Amino acid sequence: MGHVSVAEHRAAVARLLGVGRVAQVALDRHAAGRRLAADLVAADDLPRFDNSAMDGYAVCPGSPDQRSHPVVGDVPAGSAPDFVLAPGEAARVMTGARLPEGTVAVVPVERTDASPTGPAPSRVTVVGEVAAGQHVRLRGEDVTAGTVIGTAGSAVTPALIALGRSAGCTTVEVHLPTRVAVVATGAELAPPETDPGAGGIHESNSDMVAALAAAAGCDVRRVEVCSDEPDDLRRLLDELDADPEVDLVVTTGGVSVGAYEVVRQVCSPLPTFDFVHLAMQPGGPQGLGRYGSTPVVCLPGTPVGAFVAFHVLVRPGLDRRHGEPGARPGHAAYAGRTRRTRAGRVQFVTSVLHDDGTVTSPDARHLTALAAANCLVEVPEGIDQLIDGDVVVVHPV
Ligand SMILES: Nc1nc2c(c(=O)[nH]1)N[C@H]1C(S)=C(S)[C@@H](COP(=O)(O)OP(=O)(O)OC[C@H]3O[C@@H](n4cnc5c(N)ncnc54)[C@H](O)[C@@H]3O)O[C@H]1N2
Ligand code: MOO
Repeated sequence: MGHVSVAEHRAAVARLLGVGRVAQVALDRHAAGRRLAADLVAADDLPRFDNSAMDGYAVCPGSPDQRSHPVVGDVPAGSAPDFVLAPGEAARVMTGARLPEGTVAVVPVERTDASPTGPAPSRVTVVGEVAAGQHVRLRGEDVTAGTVIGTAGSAVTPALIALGRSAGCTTVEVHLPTRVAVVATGAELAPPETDPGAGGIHESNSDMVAALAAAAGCDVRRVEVCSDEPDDLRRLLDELDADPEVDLVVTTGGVSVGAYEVVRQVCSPLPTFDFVHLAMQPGGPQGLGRYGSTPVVCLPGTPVGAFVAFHVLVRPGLDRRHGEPGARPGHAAYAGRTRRTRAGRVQFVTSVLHDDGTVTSPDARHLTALAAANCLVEVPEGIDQLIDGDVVVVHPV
């Protein structure tokens, strides 16, 4: 067991997780939330052609004060005009319709004597001034083909889907989700709908960690509850290591110094594993290594400890593996009331960040506090008291 800082262990987890797979996928709703593994380049001009921003009339005035025009064509959206506007002429156009060559401006139908509905009239009279270029969307004014519209590392957002698709892109190269198996260990764990008996407890870590992994962009493939029998855990880990569709195993429980610490018993003899007690609370006892070729991160069994450890130690490595370019910064807030903390270890206190920028922390060891929390307050190692109004760093959860 070595003396390892939170930052060192977080970096070790990130190294273990390494770089994930990338693939070319359809640019559609299923790509949302992934990060680009390569720049996204516009395939087409946007707009693709000069078009109308209004339902109205494309005009090509013969003289600046011309008001009345013969209507030489009618262009609904989706059609391509097969005529050219000569000076003096007009054509009826709908919003988004391709403008005939020769168009100088578009006049909204409300600014003419024409009816908005029914067949196009043979002549149209314009009311008021017409400025050259008004209500014309020019080809490529938004983006031109060949322009980078999303840089590697940025997220595929709903807006990027709109931009990319509008610019003719059909696929994107993205980082793929890490395929995760979660294994909760402990003889006392009763899965849902089973009787915990006199000494057992309702099992909760497996689905909590699975949900945390899913929220981090992972594809959760297996969720298992395993006994404290070393052979059971070995059998399960052998199976997961043999599965080419499992990139990472996250275990909970069995890592401290008791007599039945199954994860430690099975994994610590392997030369690829390291078990440490970080100067961090909660979530101090940690392990990591490779079982066969599969990365395994071992979190402590206490649900609050496992939650905090996932956020503080595992999530950053997953974010990096999924292509996020930098670490997420913490935010500054004000401690809401005086509170004693434990010097000598970094504390991550499950807390509530309020609209006024203050944070409060109910009894942070309890799951009710975790369920109410929207952030973790990071209290550095040397601090044993937070005074009302102290500036603290908070990490949203
Ligand atoms: N003598 C020492 N004892 C302990 C130390 C220590 O340094 N010396 N460290 C404590 C700390 S801190 C933690 S955290 C825990 C970590 O223990 P384990 O990872 O071995 O976890 P377990 O013993 O299996 O369980 C701890 C606790 O959490 C409950 N638990 C476990 N798994 C689940 C689950 N899947 N769902 C719900 N609840 C779960 C379990 O019943 C225990 O109450 O060790 C301390 N002890
Ligand atoms: O590190 Mo443990 O999670 O504080 O109880």
